[in-house]
Amino acid sequence: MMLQENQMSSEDSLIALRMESVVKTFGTVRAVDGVDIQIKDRERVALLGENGAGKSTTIRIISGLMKPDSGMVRIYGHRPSSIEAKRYIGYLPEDASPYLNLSVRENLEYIGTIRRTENLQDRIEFFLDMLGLREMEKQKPLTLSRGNRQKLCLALSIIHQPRFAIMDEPLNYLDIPTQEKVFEYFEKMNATFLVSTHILSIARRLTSKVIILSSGKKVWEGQITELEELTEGTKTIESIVSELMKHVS
Ligand SMILES: Nc1ncnc2c1ncn2[C@@H]1O[C@H](COP(=O)(O)OP(=O)(O)OP(=O)(O)O)[C@@H](O)[C@H]1O
Repeated sequence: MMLQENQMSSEDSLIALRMESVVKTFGTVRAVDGVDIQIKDRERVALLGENGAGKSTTIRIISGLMKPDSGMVRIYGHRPSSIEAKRYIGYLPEDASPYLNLSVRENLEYIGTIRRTENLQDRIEFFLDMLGLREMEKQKPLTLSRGNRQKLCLALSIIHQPRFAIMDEPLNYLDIPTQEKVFEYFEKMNATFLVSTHILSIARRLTSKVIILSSGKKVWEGQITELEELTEGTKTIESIVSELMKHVS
């Protein structure tokens, strides 16, 4: 049976991300060098790698912000740049910025409306309270502290209850009490997660699986419990991950 672009086969509904042989070069740099990634629906995956390993480029390609030179990417069976894929995705870039000419509340209202958010007003009130932004709701983003701006960007990326949250360093700049609230909220979200981070404690709390990139290649993939076993009770998980990052095939 032929499926229309806006329909999903039962197999597609079980696979959030299918990425095959993806290559992206910048001049002579192979930022992403033949990467295959498959993420199941509701799976929570951390993307790890040294500076320049290709994490942000990979995430930008998956989110539909950047086209690969070659290879195939599908989000629940759809091309990342399609309207269908965009409905699934909640993307928080590393250098996220809200609309600078809109207030905190106006940003939430605008993005929430564009993303066709159900119960938008309730969602706005919820995030203003949860993230401690209520006192600042009339302020423009440039008058906020870096951390409060990050809180707003985080809320904007998940206001529409995305089925697939793709996040580059989501807890950057957040104070510890807010980090705890965000951890709790993410735990309750019924969503697939792909999170790029340098902080292993964040990967361990937010995800159950790890993919390690090095020089644009996938060099390791496995459960966090497997990483913990590799420590043999003597090494730190950070030292194990550092070793794995050096293994370029
Ligand atoms: N727009 C661009 N133009 C040229 N080179 C780029 C561009 N974006 C990324 N690169 C290069 O591609 C490689 C991968 O960069 P990327 O930002 O994906 O790495 P990363 O793993 O996210 O690094 P970090 O942990 O430092 O954020 C690097 O060598 C980087 O210099």
